[in-house]
Amino acid sequence: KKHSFWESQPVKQFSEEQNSETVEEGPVQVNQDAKGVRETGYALPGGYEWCDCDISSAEGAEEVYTLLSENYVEDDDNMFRFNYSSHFLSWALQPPGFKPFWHVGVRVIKSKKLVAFISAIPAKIRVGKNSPKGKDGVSMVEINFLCVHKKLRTKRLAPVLIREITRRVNLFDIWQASYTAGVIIPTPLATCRYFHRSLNPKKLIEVGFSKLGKRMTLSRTIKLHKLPQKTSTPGLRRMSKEDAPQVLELLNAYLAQFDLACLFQSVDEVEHWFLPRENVIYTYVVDAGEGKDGKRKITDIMSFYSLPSTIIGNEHHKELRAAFSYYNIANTASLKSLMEDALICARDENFDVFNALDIMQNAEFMKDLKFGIGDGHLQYYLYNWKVKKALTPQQVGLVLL
Ligand SMILES: CCCCCCCCCCCCCC(=O)CSCCNC(=O)CCNC(=O)[C@H](O)C(C)(C)COP(=O)(O)OP(=O)(O)OC[C@H]1O[C@@H](n2cnc3c(N)ncnc32)[C@H](O)[C@@H]1OP(=O)(O)O
Ligand SMILES: CCOC(=O)c1cnc2ccc(OC)cc2c1SCCC#N
Repeated sequence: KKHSFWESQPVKQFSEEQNSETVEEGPVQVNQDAKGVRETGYALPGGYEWCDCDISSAEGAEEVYTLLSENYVEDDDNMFRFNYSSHFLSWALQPPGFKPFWHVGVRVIKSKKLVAFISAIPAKIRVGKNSPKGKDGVSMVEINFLCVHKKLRTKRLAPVLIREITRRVNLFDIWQASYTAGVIIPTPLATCRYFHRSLNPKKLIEVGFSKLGKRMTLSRTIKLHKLPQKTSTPGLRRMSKEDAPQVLELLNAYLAQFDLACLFQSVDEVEHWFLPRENVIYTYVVDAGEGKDGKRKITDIMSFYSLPSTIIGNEHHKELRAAFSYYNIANTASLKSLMEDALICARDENFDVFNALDIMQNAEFMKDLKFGIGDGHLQYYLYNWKVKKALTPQQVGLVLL
């Protein structure tokens, strides 16, 4: 079997036809019951043990940081390796409703060294704008940061980690998950592309990521990518706590148009996911001034997160500072001018590059704002949920970190 693990899982198989009217949208396995779930962890190879990683402590977050910093995702040319910061991991893994029981680690029993990790966080995900089942959102988990130490690869440890996190989630009567990956496994819900907007072309050229265009000098390339000194959207400012109720409303109204999106369920959730955190999440709102009720009127939102990467084996540059587009809603300004302001804010925060997927309405501004297409794809997946038809990137309204 080509995918011996994934062919055993409740996911749409490659062999199953697409777009058929007969495909019933919804769970692949039904009527499951938390009482029937294994109460003990899956067997690990001798000498290894399960642990719950305590991300709330500096040491615990640092331990996961180190494992990922040395062993997480690299691009196909091994030029970069994602280097999520420990503060970022602390943010990404501790939203309202998080469980340390879902921050699953594998340790060497003798040395206690952390050698593998996988995580789940709770989320209400809506699949299909009008699908009867998905309308109010399905209680799922988002799976992320699956990592096996380089020295323990290709020993089929990943399926054990995936079965274990599935078990731990099922114990809480949750039967669906969403996840993204660069690899193609049964069966992508949507296939998206990365786009990159250079903010520091000199560094990207020195690193070997970007090449000088034909008949282009370095100074010409720098000039071509130069951005205005100031942002242009009137009323643009950093988000503050008081804005959260309006941001909640803006988000859920905006995301209703997409066939895959999360439902933000509380002001607490919006405060967690959007209030600015240095070197982690940057969120700006357009404050259109005082309304009749004496309150600020928030009309637009723009946000990006910080995900640096180790530059592998370059003697001049150690780290790439990359900003990743998060959620952006343009009501007063055009999306293009709001995103040009995003580039300007990211430049002012000293990022080298601004990355965005071709999801939501992002394809509308890529050309004019001088984004280049990347060579990587990002596949979106659902676990134990079948859809009639795969989604186009424009129908995706979900950003996983
Ligand atoms: C109801 C709740 C449900 C919760 C669970 C939902 C599902 C969540 C699923 C997880 C979502 C994670 C999302 C996420 O974190 C974001 S994607 C980032 C994944 N992490 C990395 O790429 C880090 C660097 N690589 C590694 O650490 C290892 O190569 C990993 C651990 C990736 C695989 O370790 P390995 O030593 O290289 O390989 P074996 O142990 O020998 O295992 C080989 C099997 O693993 C399958 N595989 C490989 N990469 C995968 C990937 N990225 N997703 C899913 N499956 C993946 C592969 O197809 C094969 O199965 P097959 O034979 O059937 O083809
Ligand atoms: C300069 C543009 O490329 C990246 O920002 C970048 C950085 N680090 C990575 C680490 C692992 C990696 O593995 C797929 C890719 C990158 C990429 S390109 C795809 C992500 C985006 N945008």
